[in-house]
Amino acid sequence: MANVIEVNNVYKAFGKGENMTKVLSGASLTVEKGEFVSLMGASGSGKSTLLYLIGGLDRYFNGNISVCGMDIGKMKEKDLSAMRLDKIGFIFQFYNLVQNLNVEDNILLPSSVQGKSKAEMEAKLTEILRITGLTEKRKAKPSELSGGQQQRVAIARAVIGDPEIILADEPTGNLDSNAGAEIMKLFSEINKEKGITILQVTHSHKCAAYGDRIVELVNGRTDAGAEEEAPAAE
Ligand SMILES: Nc1ncnc2c1ncn2[C@@H]1O[C@H](COP(=O)(O)OP(=O)(O)OP(=O)(O)O)[C@@H](O)[C@H]1O
Repeated sequence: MANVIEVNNVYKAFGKGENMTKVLSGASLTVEKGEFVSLMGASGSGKSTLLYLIGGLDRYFNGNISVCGMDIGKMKEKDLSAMRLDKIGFIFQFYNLVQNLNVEDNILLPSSVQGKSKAEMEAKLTEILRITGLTEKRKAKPSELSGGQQQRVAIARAVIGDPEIILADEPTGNLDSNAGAEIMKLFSEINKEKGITILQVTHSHKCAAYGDRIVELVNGRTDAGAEEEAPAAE
């Protein structure tokens, strides 16, 4: 199956000289189309950093990252933004909803950026409201929703543009375990039914287990990267 994410020997540091923090030191990761992968590791191990590099939100790194066959280190900012809008849905811990817009307008925000009208998106919106269980709440404001419902709005917003990949940074980090489990079930459904590849960062082993496999970041490297470099056994 085709790889939609290929991270090869990536190095990333913040700061300079004495203040330099080396975060990634030869990280490698491959995610196939349709996979649901959980990225784990200690606090500060560089999980979010790696996710943001893959999403093209930070362009300063050494090594190679290719997303949907595109070498993102070589792309111009304009093409990178177009790729983000077209291919990637981002989900964050704190939902990042626009407070004065209702549920449906929040969900339609990326498509309105792409110049698509509400009428054009109506069928898709109805489908995504049904999948995320938000049909009854379509006119509600974020402040009228529970944390789990707000995260479902963020998921609907990420999915309505039919992305190839969802990149989620601690999507359940702000939720209790029941709401977290609901979000993970929704991820599984979206992954299976829509074939969207998912890479999620999580601290929770329970949430990680919803994925097909777990990749661990240790000492700036993924376990997959560490294996590649391991000396051959006698
Ligand atoms: N913009 C930045 N400037 C300087 N240092 C940064 C920046 N972003 C992250 N770091 C540092 O890089 C390291 C990795 O941070 P990152 O957020 O990727 O870790 P994480 O594994 O996602 O952690 P957590 O699980 O606590 O969210 C940390 O030491 C952090 O302080």
